[in-house]
Amino acid sequence: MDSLISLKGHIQTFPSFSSKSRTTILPTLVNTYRKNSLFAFSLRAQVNPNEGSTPIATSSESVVEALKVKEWEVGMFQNEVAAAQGIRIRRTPPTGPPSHYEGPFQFRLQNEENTPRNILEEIVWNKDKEVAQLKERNPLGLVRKAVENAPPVRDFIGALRAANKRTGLPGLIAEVKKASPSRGILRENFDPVEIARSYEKGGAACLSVLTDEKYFKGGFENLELIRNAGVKCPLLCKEFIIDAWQLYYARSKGADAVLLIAAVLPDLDIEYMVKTCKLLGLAALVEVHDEREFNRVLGIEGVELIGINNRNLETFELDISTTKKLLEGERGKIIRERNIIMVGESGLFDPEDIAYVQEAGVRAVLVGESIVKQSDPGKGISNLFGKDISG
Ligand SMILES: O=C(O)c1ccccc1NCC(=O)[C@H](O)[C@H](O)COP(=O)(O)O
Repeated sequence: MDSLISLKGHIQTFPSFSSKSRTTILPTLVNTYRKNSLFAFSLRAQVNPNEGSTPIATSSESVVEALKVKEWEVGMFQNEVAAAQGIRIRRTPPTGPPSHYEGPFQFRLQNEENTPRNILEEIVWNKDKEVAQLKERNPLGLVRKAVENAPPVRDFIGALRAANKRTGLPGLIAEVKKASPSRGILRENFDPVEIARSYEKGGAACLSVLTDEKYFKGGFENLELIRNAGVKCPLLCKEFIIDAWQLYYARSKGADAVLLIAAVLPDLDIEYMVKTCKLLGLAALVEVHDEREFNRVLGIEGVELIGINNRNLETFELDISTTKKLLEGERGKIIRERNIIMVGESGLFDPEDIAYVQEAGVRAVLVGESIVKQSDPGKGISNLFGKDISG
């Protein structure tokens, strides 16, 4: 379903299609895509009628083979859709078709390498496998039930607005992060609850909790531990979201907000996920890094919170003038008209940095490294802002 939505977005934005071909070739593409998806779904149901739980053995190897082919085709369509929107990150590796495949992509893929082009792509490919395994163990029906029993959702955006009003400074989303691909281990002695309490005492409005294990040494247990310890700051689940199932999972673990990365997600996936977040009461922080991503996100209905990441997640390059550049001119005007809260993310170390991004137009900041490395992270907040903001 998500992928079908993406395909429709592809049709609206695919630059190489004339208006005539939009009405002829493209509907055919959609139908092929829909048929493939439905076929893959019905095959999956044959292989495993209780999709998401333990696979049921089948004698029909050909059904399994056909399923692999169809799922591979769907994956290829997803990459096509994303590329048409300028997204360089491929959702799945171009491993080439399964052995029984006969179709239009096989020639083009012959020379494509299947190693990730950069760290973000590697993370996404790894996440794809991880989510598939997690879904096997926790099918949506079970996760939905867990959502019903989750602790109540708190107002993430409201907390940022209130902090901004109270201090006259950007509301702080303080990040609970043990390590990162660009910086390695940030804090050896890592106690997530102790750090979260210290941040709260130091005046953080909200917290961001890394849940990715492989690249950030985080985990969903940190989110749960912090939530269950009675920390009042609303919590952002800092994850690489590629599947709507993850939204339910994050909420079931006590998250109040999630991150959606425009460098990874096509427009209609973002739109669909923003709507799903609203149903779940989650705030969606939609992250951009360049003008194209920002323009795409401004065209998506219902977005209330946008982060500008000063870090290029493909190269690790950090430049806080990214925030200023993106908020200049027409985009800044739109943001003010729509009352969207802008968040300056990454590479903020001192009061000058905070003043610089505030001047550029942000009303919130997301900060990890500079405060999590301090022996007292709460005091690190005072150093970051140049004054005590806990009052
Ligand atoms: O930080 C990384 O190395 C990184 C690599 C790949 C994907 C995401 C990555 N970081 C996520 C973030 O953007 C930061 O954790 C967050 O904005 C805080 O940044 P900082 O204050 O510079 O720790």
